[in-house]
Amino acid sequence: MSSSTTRRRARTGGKRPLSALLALVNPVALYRKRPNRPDDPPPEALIGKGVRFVNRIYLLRAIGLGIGFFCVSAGFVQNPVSWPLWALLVFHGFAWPHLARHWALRSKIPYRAERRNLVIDAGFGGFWIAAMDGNLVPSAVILSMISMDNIAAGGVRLFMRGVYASVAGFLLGWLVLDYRFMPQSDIVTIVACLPMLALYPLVLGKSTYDMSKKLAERSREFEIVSQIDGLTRLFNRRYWESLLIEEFEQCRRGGHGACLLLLDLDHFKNINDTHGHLVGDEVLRNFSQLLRASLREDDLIGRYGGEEFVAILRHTSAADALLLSQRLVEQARSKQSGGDSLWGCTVSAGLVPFTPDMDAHYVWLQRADQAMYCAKGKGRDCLVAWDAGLHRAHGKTAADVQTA
Ligand SMILES: Nc1nc2c(ncn2[C@@H]2O[C@H](COP(=O)(O)OP(=O)(O)OP(=O)(O)O)[C@@H](O)[C@H]2O)c(=O)[nH]1
Repeated sequence: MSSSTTRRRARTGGKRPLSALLALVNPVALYRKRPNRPDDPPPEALIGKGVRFVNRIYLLRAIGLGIGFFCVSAGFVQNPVSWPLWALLVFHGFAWPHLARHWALRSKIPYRAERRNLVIDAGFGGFWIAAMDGNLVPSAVILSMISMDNIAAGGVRLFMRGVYASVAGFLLGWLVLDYRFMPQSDIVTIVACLPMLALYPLVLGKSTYDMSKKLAERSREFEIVSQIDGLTRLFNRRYWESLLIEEFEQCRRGGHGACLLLLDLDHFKNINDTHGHLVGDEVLRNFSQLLRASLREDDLIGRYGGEEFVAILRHTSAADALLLSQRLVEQARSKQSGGDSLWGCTVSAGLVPFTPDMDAHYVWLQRADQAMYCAKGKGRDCLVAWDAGLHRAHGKTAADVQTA
């Protein structure tokens, strides 16, 4: 199957384009409950969903039907109707929006109930067109408002359901109301439709804009949550690794130099065991704060695992990185009292400058790991800078820097 066919099928929920089109024009398929897909949420997760949607539509419906009342009234004045129709129009214009909201909010799944209400709106629209004997201007205004609402709230599927509901409403009106086709609109009717034409698209447009703004904010929040470690507010491992890959590629293309620093808190388990996990968490937060304060904004700091931290020191030479990392190990050692205390924890660190002989980003990480474990082997609380000797001897004859 070609990639464009696969993309098209993905858009149409796995159906062939023709069957997707047929499903949209087939009223039975439109109104039948869609079979569950494997990635659908479980039914109980939908309970109570859509309250904000209901409230948004309530406002639109109250304004739209309130103004629409005058539009249809003008049609009724032009082609007079009996009082029960007037009563129904008053009910629909001023009582139905509140009833519809109440009904939707009391349903198990308010979102679904509101979509049903929108279809009922479309049915009413078709009925009013028949009741006005097809008076052209208000009929066109009603149809276009219903279409706008339904496509904005539920896409093509809801729009098509609305079309069928409008046709059904029209046929019902035709059958029960002695329908005569009288499409001419007089000037009073046209003027009465102007507020609807001018105001309603503005209200709907503003509401859609507000919603898309909220969605953009939400998606930004989700993006942040997927990148940040909840406890330390540093980059989480998955996201940090993607940054490492980018940095590695840039260094390989000869963009700039960078160093990788891996830091591990020493005997951190003892903190948890002696003082409890809350103090352990505080130590992790305090150490993250120290990293943030000591490194530059440009550096990419992440929490790699439980008490393991990583930093990509960007645009930094090996000599500068060495000085900076030494200072960090010393700072950690000195923070043993006060509000930002590490509660007796020291740090073992491994430092690896980028070198072009590395085949992949994980080689960089492996070397940092080797250097850090070499620091642990040397008694902890120190920094080891990786070199080829360290690789050969697995940490026994390293050209290391011990700051303890
Ligand atoms: N409080 C707290 N503890 C954590 C968290 N993540 C991991 N840990 C703990 O960190 C401890 C790490 O223990 P080890 O891997 O033995 O390391 P260590 O005690 O620092 O020993 P060395 O690294 O050899 O110096 C484990 O007890 C984990 O349960 C966390 O988010 N909060």
